[in-house]
Order: sequence, then C-alpha cells, then structure tokens
Amino acid sequence: AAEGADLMKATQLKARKKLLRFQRSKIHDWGLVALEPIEAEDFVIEYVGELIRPRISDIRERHYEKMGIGSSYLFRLDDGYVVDATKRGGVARFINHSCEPNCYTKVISVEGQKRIFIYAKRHIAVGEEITYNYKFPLEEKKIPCNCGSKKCRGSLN
Ligand SMILES: Nc1ncnc2c1ncn2[C@@H]1O[C@H](CN(CC[C@H](N)C(=O)O)CC2CN(CCC(c3ccccc3)c3ccccc3)C2)[C@@H](O)[C@H]1O
Repeated sequence: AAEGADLMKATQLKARKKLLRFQRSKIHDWGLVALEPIEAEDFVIEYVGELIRPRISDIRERHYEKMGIGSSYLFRLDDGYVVDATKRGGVARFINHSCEPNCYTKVISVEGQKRIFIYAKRHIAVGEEITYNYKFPLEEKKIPCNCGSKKCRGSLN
C-alpha cells in the first residue's frame, strides 16, 4: 500500500502543473520563468486557448495583423487547426522560442479535443526561462531569433 501511495504521489508530482511566473524576458518582451526545479519529462503547462479551424484562423490572423498585433498567440497544429490564446488563453502563450529549447510540445486528443501539453526535455533550474521550438514554417520575411543559444538558427521562420 505504501509503494502505491508513493507511486501516486510521484505521478501527481510529475503531472502537476509547475510553479511558473511570467516576467520580462531576455529573449523577447515577456516570457515564462520556472519558480521551482523541473525534472526531465515532467509536465510543465498546457497551452490553453480556443481550438479554431484553419479558415477561421486565416481570417483572425489577417485581423490581428491589421490591428498591428503581429504574430499573435496562435499555436498551429499539423492538421491546420490552430489554438488561439489571444482572447482567452493561459500564461503558456508567453513562452518564447529557442533553437535549443528546454521543453517540447505534444498534441494529445482528449475526448476528441486536441490539446497542447508542454513537457521538460531536461532538468530546468529555478529562474530559467521556459522555451520550446516554435517550428515555424520557413518564410521570406524573417523574424530574427534572439534565443542566444550556441546553435541558434538566426531566425524563427
Ligand atoms: N527566440 C525569439 N527571438 C525573437 N523573438 C521571439 C523569440 N521567441 C518569441 N519571440 C517573439 O514573441 C512572439 C511570440 N509571443 C510569445 C510571447 C512574447 N514574448 C510576448 O511578450 O508576448 C507571443 C506573441 C507576441 N505577440 C504580442 C501580441 C500582443 C501585443 C501586440 C501589440 C503590442 C503589444 C502586445 C497582444 C496584446 C493583446 C492582444 C493580443 C496580442 C503575441 C514571436 O512571434 C516573436 O515575435
């Protein structure tokens, strides 16, 4: 019974959302910082937003661009669907890109709903900024990358 409880506790620890804070980032404007140590493969946070169909996301993206909001809080899924965290989203929308990220994203269907979960690739120390690879498609108009990592590709797209 004891080991069962320990296993339960360990699982909860791994699955529990981590203590994070959004604050000024060295990479860009605002970012998300770890307030507690995070172990490799721990669940960090879910990228929460509205799941919208490809056509709707194109319309919204044009609208945001017109409003000068630029690359808004849109997280594109492989099938063209988009999770839009602009109006209603969690703090995960403040996570910046890195060419050597300390996290990775996983899209998991839960009751038919696609959701984006962010996990640690490695141990993350207190105070470290949470990052993942945006995997933006290559584009003409480059967004210069400021991740500062040795293997930086120089741009996000
Ligand atoms: N490694 C990197 N190197 C260089 N640049 C990087 C890197 N990683 C991320 N970025 C930048 O961050 C972007 C991703 N970003 C991640 C978080 C970001 N740091 C932030 O501080 O918001 C979320 C988007 C930034 N936008 C802000 C909209 C906001 C707004 C609009 C106008 C003026 C002020 C603010 C807005 C406000 C209200 C409603 C809707 C939108 C959304 C990338 O597209 C890139 O531009």
